[in-house]
Amino acid sequence: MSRLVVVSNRLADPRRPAAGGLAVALGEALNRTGGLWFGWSGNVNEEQQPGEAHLQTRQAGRVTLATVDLAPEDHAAYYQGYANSVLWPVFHYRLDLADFHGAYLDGYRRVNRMFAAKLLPLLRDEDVIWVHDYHLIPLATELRALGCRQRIGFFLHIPVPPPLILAALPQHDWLMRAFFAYDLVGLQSEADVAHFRRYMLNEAQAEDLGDGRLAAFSRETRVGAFPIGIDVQEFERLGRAADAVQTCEALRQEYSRRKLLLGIDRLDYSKGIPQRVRAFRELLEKYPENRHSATLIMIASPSRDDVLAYADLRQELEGLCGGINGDYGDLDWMPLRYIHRIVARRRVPGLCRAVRVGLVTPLRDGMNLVAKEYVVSQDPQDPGVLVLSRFAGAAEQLKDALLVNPYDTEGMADAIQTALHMPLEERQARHRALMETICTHDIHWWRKSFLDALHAPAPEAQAQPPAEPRAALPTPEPV
Ligand SMILES: O=P(O)(O)OC[C@H]1O[C@H](O[C@H]2O[C@H](CO)[C@@H](O)[C@H](O)[C@H]2O)[C@H](O)[C@@H](O)[C@@H]1O
Ligand SMILES: O=c1ccn([C@@H]2O[C@H](COP(=O)(O)OP(=O)(O)O)[C@@H](O)[C@H]2O)c(=O)[nH]1
Repeated sequence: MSRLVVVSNRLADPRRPAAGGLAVALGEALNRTGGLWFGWSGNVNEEQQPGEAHLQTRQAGRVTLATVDLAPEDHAAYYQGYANSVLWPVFHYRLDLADFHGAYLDGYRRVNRMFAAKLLPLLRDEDVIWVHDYHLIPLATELRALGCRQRIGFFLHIPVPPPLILAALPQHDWLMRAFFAYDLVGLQSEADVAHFRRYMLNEAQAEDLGDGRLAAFSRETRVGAFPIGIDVQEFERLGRAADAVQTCEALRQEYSRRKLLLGIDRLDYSKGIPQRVRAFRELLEKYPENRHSATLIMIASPSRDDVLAYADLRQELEGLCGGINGDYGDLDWMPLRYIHRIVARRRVPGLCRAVRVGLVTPLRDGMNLVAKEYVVSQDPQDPGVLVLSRFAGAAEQLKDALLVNPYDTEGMADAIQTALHMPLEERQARHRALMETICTHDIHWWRKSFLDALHAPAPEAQAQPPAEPRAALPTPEPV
């Protein structure tokens, strides 16, 4: 039987809860199959030179964790730089926030090459390799250049923007060509697949072989939508445990006279947090009956603090929250509770269950697991309502949520008002329909459907030669 090798920038001990959707999801997926999980340890090692690292391995149940620290220069250029100041904003449609700095790309290539060199000696012939996310797009190219012939799949957790936005990326042809070193490319939604295909056909002159297969650069790859899910049973179990129950009861007691609304996000400009606060302000203005009765709890957990756009966002948000509390708050009621800390995962289900309205309103999001967690946390007899941005990947699946446009402040205020006053029967019906989708397309379905597709042989006529060791991609011109 083949062994599963997962590679991602962020990883966590799969037996322990972690914040951040990717680490949570991969931990849960690997818990089931066992295997090897390779990635960054999360540590920046002052002693280390750029492009160098020492491999550390340890066992976590059935999963072997193999990690490397990053040198400070690599952390700055690869993680904070190319990954989070170039690829993250561009793939979230925010060209205005991208910082196209030449040294970032050098660091990105250097770390991908180092990952490949450290991973290769750990691989066995029968392994199947599954690489995750935008930090590691060129990893398969680097592995193939070192002689790796195993099947390699790639899953992108963030959205794919339309071709003309991608084409604004100075090295877009170099980056997008790297996808062809994979046997399968998984994306979160059909919209992402459509953008990816259009880019490859129009900008890379790829040939469409049908059935999701594309040919270019003398190779073939397959692309498909594999929307990521959550581990429903595990999350329900977490919801029944003491921490979650206590969290829920404490909140209900403290706010017994209020209707609660909740947002839980990393403090990221893609999550539409200021737009949400403005919509809540509009709700209080347009529907004054909610004053003294509605309270919005906003968890905005720290994320990527050293990237400038994130620091700017924090300042903007704190101004907005202070403004709304100053203008509308009273001695016995504050409209908004803003918390800039990570909430322990074991408390998330209790928090979600205590509130009447879950606000998941990103401007763009690959999927958004909080949307699914909110639904699963609800009491089916008296469920809360999910207000969901149509621009989250999750919206393609969760059509029974109240879908909103986060740029439309008044429209969002109206939807929140509808959610706050939705009759029980409608809440129950929507919750039932959402649960069905979430349970059918859970984390295990996601893992299995991706890996089944990766294992499926290419049709005979189109079968590509086993990946020969090849030269790595030409180094792109510095910008
Ligand atoms: O690792 P960080 O820089 O701390 O960021 C946390 C993760 O954020 C992103 O998550 C994405 O993956 C989720 C699961 O598929 C998805 O629901 C969400 O929409 C995405 O934003 C990022 O893509 C991960 O690599 C990060 O680890
Ligand atoms: O303070 C927090 C904030 C988030 N999360 C978890 O982190 C994940 C966030 O994943 P999502 O896909 O919503 O967004 P991402 O942060 O990965 O972009 C979810 O499982 C949340 O429950 C958490 O445990 N504590």
